Amino acid sequence: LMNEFDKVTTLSPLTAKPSLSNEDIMRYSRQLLLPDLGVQGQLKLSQTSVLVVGCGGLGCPLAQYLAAAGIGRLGLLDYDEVELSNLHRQVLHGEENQGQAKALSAARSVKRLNSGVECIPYHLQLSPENALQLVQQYPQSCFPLGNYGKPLVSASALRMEGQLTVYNYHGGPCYRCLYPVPPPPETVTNCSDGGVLGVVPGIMGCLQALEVLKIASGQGTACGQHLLLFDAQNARFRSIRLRPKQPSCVVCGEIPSVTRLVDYEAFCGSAATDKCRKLNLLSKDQRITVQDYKSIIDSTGPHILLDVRPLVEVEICSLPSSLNIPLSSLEEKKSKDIQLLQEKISQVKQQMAVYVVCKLGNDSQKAVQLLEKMSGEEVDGITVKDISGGLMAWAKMIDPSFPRY
Ligand SMILES: Nc1ncnc2c1ncn2[C@@H]1O[C@H](COP(=O)(O)OP(=O)(O)OP(=O)(O)O)[C@@H](O)[C@H]1O
Ligand SMILES: [Zn+2]
Repeated sequence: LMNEFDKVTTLSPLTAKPSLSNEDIMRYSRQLLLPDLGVQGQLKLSQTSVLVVGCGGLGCPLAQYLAAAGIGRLGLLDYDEVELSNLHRQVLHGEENQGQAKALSAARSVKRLNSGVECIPYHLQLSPENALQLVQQYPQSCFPLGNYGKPLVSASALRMEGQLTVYNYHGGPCYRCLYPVPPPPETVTNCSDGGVLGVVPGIMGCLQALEVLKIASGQGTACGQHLLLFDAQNARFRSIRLRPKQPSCVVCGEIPSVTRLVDYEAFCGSAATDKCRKLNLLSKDQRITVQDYKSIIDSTGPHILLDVRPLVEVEICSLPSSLNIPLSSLEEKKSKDIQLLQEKISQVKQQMAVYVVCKLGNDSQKAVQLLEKMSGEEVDGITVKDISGGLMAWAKMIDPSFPRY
């Protein structure tokens, strides 16, 4: 392992192996027997360097299978540290690695599997400043950077669905050909919001490894202009044809206008390190702190605690005597839920205070706005306030025994 794993250093070119050693022959014997791979394919793998961007749910199985198959050099990049909630899907890390840099933890794990693979951990965030220098050193890179003449094997997984595409492969489209404009940042969901069954990114990461191994060993890929969709719920795969390389593409087209790297975070309006975007939708007098709420409980002031999280989250944990109406029901104005709220309000008529809570304090603000718009009709004349920072702030500041997730 390199010591300076928080820097991009210049790597010496991989030395080409003239032949396989007896140990190599034994270790790789089961794949050497494949006519599609063979000795020539194996030697090509040993001369290939791959940069894996993100040592998370996809990157872990990807790096694991590339290392096992005998890839020559593996760059492992991640700015983050291992957390307990990562372990169900980020299978290169163990309990004892909590708090350690993921890049380093992954590299150690990969080394244990195959000491013949040169592993280079990078504990840093991929950015326009370092990306080009990094990518230039790796023929196969797994992230979207337009057309740098290198195939990009890209995958994603969320909830019970996965996707995979290969960009920049043999005249196929680049990332920008297919996605000329980024999606609005608020429409992007991550695993900590949407949830994911660990094996789904596991499967997608393995598929990425498969495509990388086929490309590296000279067999090529059939995913160059195709999007592979995995429906984990129904155990089905589908492949859809994508549009070809666009002559008008700003990156790889006939007259490219993007000639240097774009600040992707500015372009997309959200940062890679944003684990949760903190919304600020309300005025100061529409919000209370968790400490304020604690004193309200202690003084046994009559009020309603409205928890607007989805039911699955309420089942994980909740504060006693909270009323659960998910934000989605409020948005759809589901009449039976609103009725329930009205009934509750009529019970505490003398002090119609409703405190709204969610996990982190974003959805609760949206709910306060919604309820205020509603008052005058369904929920007349009540005070609605948001509990800032939500239940995770409650767990942190007030009750350390409250579960965090
Ligand atoms: N620009 C970047 N540079 C370096 N690493 C990145 C970058 N963007 C994402 N990552 C890393 O990629 C990995 C993605 O993993 P995965 O999708 O499983 O986790 P996640 O959705 O970020 O997880 P959670 O929110 O549950 O912690 C993470 O470890 C993250 O730190
Ligand atoms: Zn393009």
